[in-house]
Amino acid sequence: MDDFYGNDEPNPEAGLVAQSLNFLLEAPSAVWVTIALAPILVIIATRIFSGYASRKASNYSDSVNTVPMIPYWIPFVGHGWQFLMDPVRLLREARSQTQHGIYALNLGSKTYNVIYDPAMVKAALQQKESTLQLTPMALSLVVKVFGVPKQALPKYEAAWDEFVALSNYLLKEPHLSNMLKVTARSVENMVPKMISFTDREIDLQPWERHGRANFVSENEMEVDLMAMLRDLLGHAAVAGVFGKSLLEKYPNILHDVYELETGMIYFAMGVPAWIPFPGVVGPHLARRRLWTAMDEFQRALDADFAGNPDPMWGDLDDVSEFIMERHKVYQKYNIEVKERADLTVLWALLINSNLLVYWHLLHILATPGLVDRLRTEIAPFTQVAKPFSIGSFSEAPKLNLDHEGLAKKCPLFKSTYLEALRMCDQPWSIRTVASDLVLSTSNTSDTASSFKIHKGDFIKIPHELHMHNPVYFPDPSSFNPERFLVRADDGSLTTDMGTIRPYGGGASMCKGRIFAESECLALVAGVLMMWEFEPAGTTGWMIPKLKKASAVSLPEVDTRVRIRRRRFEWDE
Ligand code: HEM
Repeated sequence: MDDFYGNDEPNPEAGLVAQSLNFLLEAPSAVWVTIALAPILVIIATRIFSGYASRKASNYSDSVNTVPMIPYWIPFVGHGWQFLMDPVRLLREARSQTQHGIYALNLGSKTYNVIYDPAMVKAALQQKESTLQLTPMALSLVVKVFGVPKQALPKYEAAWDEFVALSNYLLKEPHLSNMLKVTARSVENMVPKMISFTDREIDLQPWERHGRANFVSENEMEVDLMAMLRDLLGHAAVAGVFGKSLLEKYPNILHDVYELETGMIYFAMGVPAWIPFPGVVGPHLARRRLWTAMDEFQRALDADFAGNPDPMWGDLDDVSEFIMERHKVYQKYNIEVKERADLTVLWALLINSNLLVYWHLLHILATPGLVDRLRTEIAPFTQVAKPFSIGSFSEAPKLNLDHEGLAKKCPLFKSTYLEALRMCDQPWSIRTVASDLVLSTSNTSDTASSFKIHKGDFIKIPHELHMHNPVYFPDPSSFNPERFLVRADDGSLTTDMGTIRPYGGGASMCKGRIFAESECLALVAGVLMMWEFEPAGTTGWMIPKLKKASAVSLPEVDTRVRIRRRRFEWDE
């Protein structure tokens, strides 16, 4: 072909490509067969080799053993694809291939030692940060998932201890009670009016709209239970921690957090927005919107701190001390607005508790006779007062919650909360191995062994493997309301969490666990006392399958329910 631009120099690269193509086209069929078979041979060889290594490691002795690697087929990728598709299934199937409480997975050529033996879990969670590190993993997630610029990391490393100390505000008085009081007051205000009984879409409240509410009659509405409860608690919790203005100005942030959550695994793997894989773009767009909202919020706080409050944000006096103190640390270390990480707090606040209230209430409703037993137990701490009325017009009844009483004096209710966590929460604790260590199974077990874990590997503790283990929890797939009830020394009933770890463990154990328990109990108690539920379909109560999320699972399918206001003595 003529060179249009008059460059007649031969192109050596084009020559090479042409020669290679010619070689292939003219190659004898044996070469083609070899090329076609090569990947299959590599896959078979990988499986045989990894299977051999696994069998060798399974010949346990009294001395220190190698952690058995579950055999895999594809080099480098290892179990990565199965992990991406269905991590919980992979972890459970792998457990059924081993009996020693530990096994290894190859995820993208990194070794993850998965531990489920309770003694080894305990020992791993007690290790010092210098042996099993949490901070590098946490900082990497802050960058990859929440989008803090990498260049801000030195500032975070300098301020890290102060941020960690501040997260104790979520556990310590008076800060904890101050946040809980605001959250509980919001629950008291919202729950009695949570259903509008209207057929006008425009008059629906945000949680009804999110729950695709349908008008049935003047006394009955149909709604998606998970979507409605998730939003209700979201409104209350954001008000308690970030104040009211954030949600008023950015009413969509709850949904953006839920959407961000669906892309966690892609963010953690660094999958960019333009990759045409389902479920990648949406979370990226949601994260962008969240950055805008949270940056604006930070600017408003800056203005407030400077004594020059932004009138568009109104009064920020209701922002919790926890957020205000974090803000002081941002300012102290010159962490710019775009580098701040309060999105991590918003995410942690919303992502688990808001789903747990759905599972908790659904299991209560689906267990025959339990609603009445619980209403009797919680009544002294969940009072409903006669509404103010003039003629035929009457306000919603008044709800008064004693969140401390609910948490401390209602053992059956608390036991059902723990059982809902055991069944629907799938939390993981992950650490980087900073120096070689040996972990041992319980020495009371018949198969006691010790295993060497190597520097540079990872440790993953999927707590749900233990929480669903029939040896510790008989009939683990059934909701047993009394599972966590025990008798105290004085004969009274109380609860004991036993060996479940729904909030993870060790240094990174959830700092919001007390806050979460109180807000969840308050919401479920309020809803149980104010409303009657029945399943919308004809098949009765169905418990959906769990869909893996960060900790508390999503349901695979919606739960449509019919809701009516309960009748009280003043209605007769
Ligand atoms: C039922 C509700 C909740 C569950 C099941 C839950 C579960 C968890 C889990 C599994 C972890 C990681 C633990 C580990 O790495 O071992 C965690 C960490 C954390 N959670 Fe929660 N969480 C809940 C509610 C909350 C709430 C309401 C907040 C409030 C903001 C919160 C704040 C945190 C924080 C700050 C951490 C990081 C702790 C650290 O690394 O020091 N959580 N949570």
